[in-house]
Amino acid sequence: MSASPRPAPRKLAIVLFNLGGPDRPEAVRPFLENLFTDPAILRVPGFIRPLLGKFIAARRTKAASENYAIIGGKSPLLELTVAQAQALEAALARETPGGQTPGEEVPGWQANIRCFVAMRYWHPFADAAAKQVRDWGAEEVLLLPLYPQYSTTTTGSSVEDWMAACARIGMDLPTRTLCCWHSDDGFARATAAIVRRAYDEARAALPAATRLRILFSAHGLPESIVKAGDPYQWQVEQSVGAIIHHLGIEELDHGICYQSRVTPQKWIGPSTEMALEQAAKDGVAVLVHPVAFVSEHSETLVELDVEYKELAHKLGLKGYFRVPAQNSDPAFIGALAELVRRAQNGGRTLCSFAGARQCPKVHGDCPHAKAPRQQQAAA
Ligand SMILES: C=CC1=C(C)c2cc3[nH]c(cc4nc(cc5[nH]c(cc1n2)c(C)c5CCC(=O)O)C(CCC(=O)O)=C4C)c(C)c3C=C
Ligand SMILES: [Fe+2]
Ligand SMILES: [Fe+2]
Repeated sequence: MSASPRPAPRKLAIVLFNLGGPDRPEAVRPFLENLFTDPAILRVPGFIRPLLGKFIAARRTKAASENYAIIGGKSPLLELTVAQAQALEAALARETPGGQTPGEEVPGWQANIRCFVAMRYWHPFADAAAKQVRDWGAEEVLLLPLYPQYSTTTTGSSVEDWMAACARIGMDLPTRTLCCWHSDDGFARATAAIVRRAYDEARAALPAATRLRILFSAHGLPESIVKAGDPYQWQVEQSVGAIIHHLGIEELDHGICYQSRVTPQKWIGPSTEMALEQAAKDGVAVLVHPVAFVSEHSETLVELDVEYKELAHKLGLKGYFRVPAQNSDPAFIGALAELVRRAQNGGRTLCSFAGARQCPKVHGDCPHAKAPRQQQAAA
């Protein structure tokens, strides 16, 4: 007796989120205005925000424009994210769908998954992406923020923005979010392989007696946001632990630091500048890994490759090297595909939640998002 054919899986739209960046010099200011008027970024009473946000954006425009000018007057983030979306779609098309027995054909599988891109502060915005998802005829949605670590300022803000865009066009599809993949084994393994290649190259370029320190440099956050319960810093530390675990380097010299401070408030530290100063004092060379970014953009190509490199030179560091971001590295894309597959199988390693802002506080089903102190209290 032959088994009746399985129905084709429902049409799944995967929406990749990232921050977005200006696509031409004139876009720098409106991009910054979008960023600084986001309530997740500028936490002041609503009536002040539009004015204050525009004021901060205006003041930041010159410095930001100079940075973007170094990389051709625009951010490469959109092209790189579209390439990631295409690579993920291709990787998923090659994979067997969840629950399928080996050799079983599920009709229409490849046509049933499509990746879309929604940026938070510049085109393509969530509204445009939501319309594409609707016009394609999606039956369910999986949100995939390209931020391994959850922050209310990034993932939280993008998810809220997405939900608002869906409400505006009256789209109400079953939606889940891959919200905390900071120490996912596939992600950590793929990242460690990239770090290891850069480490071996740096080692080969240095005299044997020179110590090499890996600096895991993450985008910073105002301290007040972390104190208000944002799990980002804790998740960055978890990522570093997971990557080190897969690096397989004995007696590894390493540190965590935070870059890209853009407002006068106190930000979490140590800053990457301070970590470089310390490295100079300790007489070590450094290999910088941008641990919270999975694509190249202004903060890697300018801040790390130009500004901190110059600072390292000025400080007389014994060497300054940088690990490239994952971009469309096949192992990294494979790790994302595996996250999607597990989500499709109802895996509990992922978070699915309706609210956006406070992932670990609000929804109890994120197994790795609780800070150690909260875990102890819950035990
Ligand atoms: C881990 C990811 C990010 C966090 C957390 C984050 C928080 C955060 N950012 C700003 C202000 C700016 N960020 C800018 C650029 C930028 N930020 C991220 C990621 C995170 N931000 C990315 C990927 C980019 C690059 C965009 C690109 O080049 O395409 C900028 C603009 C550039 C500049 O002026 O230097 C600003 C401003 C704040 C205030 C914040 C947390 C409160
Ligand atoms: Fe930022
Ligand atoms: Fe979560």
